[in-house]
Amino acid sequence: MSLLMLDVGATAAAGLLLVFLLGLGLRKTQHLPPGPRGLPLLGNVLQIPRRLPHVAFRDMGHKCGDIVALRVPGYNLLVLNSRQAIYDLLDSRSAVYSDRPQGTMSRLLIGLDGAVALSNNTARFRSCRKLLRKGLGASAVQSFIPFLNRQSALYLENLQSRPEAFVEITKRNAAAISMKIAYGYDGIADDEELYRLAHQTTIYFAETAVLGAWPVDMFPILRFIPSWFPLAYFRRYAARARPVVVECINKPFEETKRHMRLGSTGASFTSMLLGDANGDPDTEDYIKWSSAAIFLGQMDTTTAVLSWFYLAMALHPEVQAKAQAEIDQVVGNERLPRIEDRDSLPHVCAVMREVFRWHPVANLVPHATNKDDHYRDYFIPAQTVAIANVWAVLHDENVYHDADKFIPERFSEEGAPDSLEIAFGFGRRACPGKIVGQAHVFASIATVLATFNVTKARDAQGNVIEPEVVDTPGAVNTPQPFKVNIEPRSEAAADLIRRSAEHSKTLPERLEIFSLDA
Ligand code: HEM
Repeated sequence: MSLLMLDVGATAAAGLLLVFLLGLGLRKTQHLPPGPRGLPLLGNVLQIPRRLPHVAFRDMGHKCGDIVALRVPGYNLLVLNSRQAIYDLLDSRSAVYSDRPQGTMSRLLIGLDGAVALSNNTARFRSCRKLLRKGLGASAVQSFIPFLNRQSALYLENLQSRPEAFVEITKRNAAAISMKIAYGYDGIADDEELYRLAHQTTIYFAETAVLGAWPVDMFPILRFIPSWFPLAYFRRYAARARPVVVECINKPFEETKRHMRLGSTGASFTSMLLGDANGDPDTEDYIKWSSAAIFLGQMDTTTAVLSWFYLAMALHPEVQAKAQAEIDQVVGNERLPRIEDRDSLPHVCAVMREVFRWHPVANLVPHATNKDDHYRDYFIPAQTVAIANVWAVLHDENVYHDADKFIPERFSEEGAPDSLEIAFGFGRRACPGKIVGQAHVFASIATVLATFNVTKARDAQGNVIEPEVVDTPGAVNTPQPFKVNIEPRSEAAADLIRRSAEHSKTLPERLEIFSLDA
């Protein structure tokens, strides 16, 4: 009996020990990655600055390791500061890490509820991505390269006539390209109403899609407070933004449909896909939002990259002169560089890679998990927002020495890892406009270098105005406004611009720019 009792007691003790050990083991595997200690309720929210959060995240990584867990009201955050961690999670486990943080401000209040870039990885999202693959894949882009080349000449002509408005002209050019691809629409650069709608919508998108900027994203219940309430500034902002956003998404789409009924539309992403949709309302809705994804994705990003390019050229005349010498030698001065020249212009390509690295347009790229996961003995709960710190990877001194300096030779001569492999995102969410975006940016950089000198501006007394290099907070990182001087390199260059622009205008108005990928 006593033996039995002992046995029973020993078994119970062993059982308890097992449970305890299992508990320990479980708790060990349930450990979140390390991170700075936060406050009750507010978590780490006060440790994330609005200005340069990517730098603060990188610095946290220096203390905690390359993955850092943070808590802010409404979200568990996991910051990924190394290429390896980003690759292991966002690329290799893309099926788990391809949702998005669900912002109340951008999706519910502003009217971007159907936006591809903000959707979770749902069946609807995958249908939209399939359409975007067809319209922006390698052979589709190949089919509208002639249009992009033609557009470059018009861009230079506009730049020559109003050089002080270089950012606006760059954005109007991006609008023209994206509206042409999306809707076959010619002339948006001169259509004030549509340009204003698209321009405003990209601003609303960039301001509201940024994580943590709006209290209503952290406390969604706030969306029910009335707009007259003193702290309800976000409701008043949304009341202004929503009608603009809704009109911008619907108007060009409905116009394309109307033109199709009249038989007066050219080939475009929307018209070609609508032709196959047979009036199915779901498919039409996917096409509408995928078309919007093209101009929402293209206008701001390409304008931001090119703004950083102008700033870099004004600050580094020696880099500019070297790239110009390459163009003079390879292309000559009788024609403009074309996208097809890309492989023959390695230094110009290195300048482009360095622009994308120096100040990435998307410093922080947020994905979210759709289920619990484990990584390196850490537990990562479902709905964690996993943020790729693109800036930290592209400014890792072990990989890119003197990372804050502008040194294109790191790519053309030293074999540094290609910034273009990082700057366009990861896994299933990687940028669908990567090929056309690079072609557009390359064409702009190469043709501007071929024909203009970009230098620091001077004030009325002739003193040099030193441009400041300052990031702008928001989902798209563009430089704070700065002045530069943009002048044709020579009379021959000015003449080349005039001749090329004239020639572009003689090309048929409706280039058959489009064929879809298989
Ligand atoms: C040239 C500059 C560009 C840069 C640096 C850039 C960068 C990015 C990045 C980092 C992402 C997020 C990827 C991720 O979550 O992992 C993204 C998404 C996206 N980009 Fe781009 N992009 C550029 C141009 C374009 C262009 C030209 C288009 C369209 C024609 C475009 C359309 C989109 C869309 C629709 C998404 C959302 C994809 C999704 O959420 O699944 N982008 N881009």
